[in-house]
Amino acid sequence: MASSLQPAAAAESATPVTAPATAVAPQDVAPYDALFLYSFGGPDKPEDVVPFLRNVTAGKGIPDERLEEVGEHYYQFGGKSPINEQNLALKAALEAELARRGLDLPVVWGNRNWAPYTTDAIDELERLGAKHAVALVTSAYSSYSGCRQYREDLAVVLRERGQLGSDGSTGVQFDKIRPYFNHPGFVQANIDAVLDAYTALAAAGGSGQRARLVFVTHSIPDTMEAASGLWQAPYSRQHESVAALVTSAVSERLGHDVAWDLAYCSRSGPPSQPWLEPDINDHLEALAADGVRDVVMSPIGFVSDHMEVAYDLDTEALATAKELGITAVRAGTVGTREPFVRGLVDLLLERAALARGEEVVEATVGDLPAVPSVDRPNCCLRRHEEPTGIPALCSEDMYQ
Ligand SMILES: CC1=C(CCC(=O)O)c2cc3nc(cc4[nH]c(cc5[nH]c(cc1n2)c(C)c5CCC(=O)O)c(CCC(=O)O)c4C)C(CCC(=O)O)=C3C
Ligand SMILES: [Fe+2]
Repeated sequence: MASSLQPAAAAESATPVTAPATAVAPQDVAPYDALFLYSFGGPDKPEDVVPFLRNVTAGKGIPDERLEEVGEHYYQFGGKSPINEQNLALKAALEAELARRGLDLPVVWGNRNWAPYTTDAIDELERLGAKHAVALVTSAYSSYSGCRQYREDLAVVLRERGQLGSDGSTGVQFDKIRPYFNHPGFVQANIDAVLDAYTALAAAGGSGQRARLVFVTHSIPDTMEAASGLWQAPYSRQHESVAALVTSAVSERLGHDVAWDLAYCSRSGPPSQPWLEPDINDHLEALAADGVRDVVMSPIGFVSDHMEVAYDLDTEALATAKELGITAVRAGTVGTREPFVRGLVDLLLERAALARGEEVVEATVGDLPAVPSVDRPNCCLRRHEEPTGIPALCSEDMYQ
């Protein structure tokens, strides 16, 4: 088990992180006339914190104590999440990459939980005269929180605007880029970030090159895990696939087998409800008990250093490591790293070719196939086998 204290077996051979040779890179954005960068959102100032948390948690049964605690995380950072600036940086990087390739496509940014909201983004798409946008969500894996909730929120907002027809939409039409955890660009950017972290640890002295590699992602309830990735492999398994690829490339570069684990952060919900484990703090404790002294934490579950990273990992988990006498370094997220941004534009072109009905070899690395761009009905529900009747765009059931 990847999450046990036993080092996971290194992958048989290092898979080269490049697109398959047969993949012909299409260079056409048609039928799309806009790229919709769709994210979570976060507060910009202290007065935003409580209204933001209300938006995030509406109807989700998160205990009040947890909300107060999470509010404190934001106040410790001046009431401002780094996420909005990070999304603006990603938007600028995407615009630069599109321009570099001579692709003419406006990028519009919007969030589920804070301004600019979904409806603001649709207003802007309409102002630009967009008819068919492709959505890129800032989440690499399948799950309700990282996939379906974006598609539901988009459908609900379109319905509120009187623009949701039986074919999905009567206003701007939306497609979505597939979850990209196993795209070569995302994996390569994570490999680069982890290698940088090993270099930083070695510079700090000690036995850094031998550090344990601990991958971290957002915990989700077991029922959400069971409903995720129905096409082939659930949320946790998708992370294990990325972890094995990153570990294999890092082991090859360092010249020895690196041991890895997968741990989880940012659990919420009542204690009675099972969520994915082990928690990163508990896991560090177990590692310390096992004699581990050096750790590289790689947050493969997140695409930027937003609050879950800044607080749950950099503040809390690094403090836990210090108390335990572990020297720990947190690797960067993919952020605006070049292989990641280039990969996102490749994914956009791949999605456009699919929308045009062309034969496409989807670029993937590792042991899992590409997630379908049009989701299966009821995929990534909030709770396994509990359809809510809320429509979700970009799934087969919307187009029946
Ligand atoms: C899988 C996943 C991702 C990764 C994929 C992705 O990146 O999308 C993610 C990202 C994020 N989560 C974020 C913030 C929050 N998530 C919460 C609550 C929850 N997250 C969940 C899951 C995920 N969340 C779940 C199952 C809940 C319980 C409620 C529910 O069942 O939906 C809460 C409520 C309080 C709390 O419970 O912690 C907050 C404030 C921010 C913004 C950070 C910033 O402001 O910089 C980001 C990027
Ligand atoms: Fe979250």
